[in-house]
Amino acid sequence: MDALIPRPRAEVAPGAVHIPDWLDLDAQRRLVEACRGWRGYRQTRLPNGGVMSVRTVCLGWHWHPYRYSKVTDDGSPVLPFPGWLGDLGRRAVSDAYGVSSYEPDIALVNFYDSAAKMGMHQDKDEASLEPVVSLSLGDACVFRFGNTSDRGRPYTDVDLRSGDLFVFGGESRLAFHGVPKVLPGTADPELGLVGRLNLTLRVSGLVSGEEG
Ligand SMILES: O=C(O)CCC(=O)C(=O)O
Ligand SMILES: [Fe+2]
Repeated sequence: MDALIPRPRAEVAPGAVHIPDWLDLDAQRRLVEACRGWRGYRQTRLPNGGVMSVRTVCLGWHWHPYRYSKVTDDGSPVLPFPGWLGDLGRRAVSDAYGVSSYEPDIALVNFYDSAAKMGMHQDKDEASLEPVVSLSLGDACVFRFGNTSDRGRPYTDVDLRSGDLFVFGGESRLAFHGVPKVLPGTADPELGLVGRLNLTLRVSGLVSGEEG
């Protein structure tokens, strides 16, 4: 992994934009610190009996497969979605698409240890089709970005590294995607993070009290 070779920005599919090295090391450090401050990372149980290998904490709205609510599984209120994270999301969408009106109200923060993965899925529990903003920290991973019809090919494998931004909206908003593999030991030791963190910012399209 050669940090000295700049990686170009790429439109992986229509509306799916990868901007490498979007966050500098200081901004990554601050985001890792924020992630450490949010408590309650848990492995999510799926209705089919499976348990996700990532550990997740939610901000703004809690994701239960497959709906959002204002309370977590143990009945405690979901953590607030901070204003500064909304500002970061707006800057991301502005850099990806040149549009500055994005108002995210959900963050899913996922921690991956060296063995964790995420199967191919669509982010479709939001009532809004505003873009998803994804920020990666720590170990690199293979991020598989597919098509909108099924989990299979065609897909593109993207090397997501610490500080990278990936935004998917428009025609790609409901594309299947997943993380087949984390690349352990690839994080910059100066970041002080063992493993990988990913934050996805989303727009719920929900009004509190009306959730399902
Ligand atoms: O970890 C990633 O890069 C993707 C996470 C993801 O797809 C999700 O949280 O829905
Ligand atoms: Fe996703």
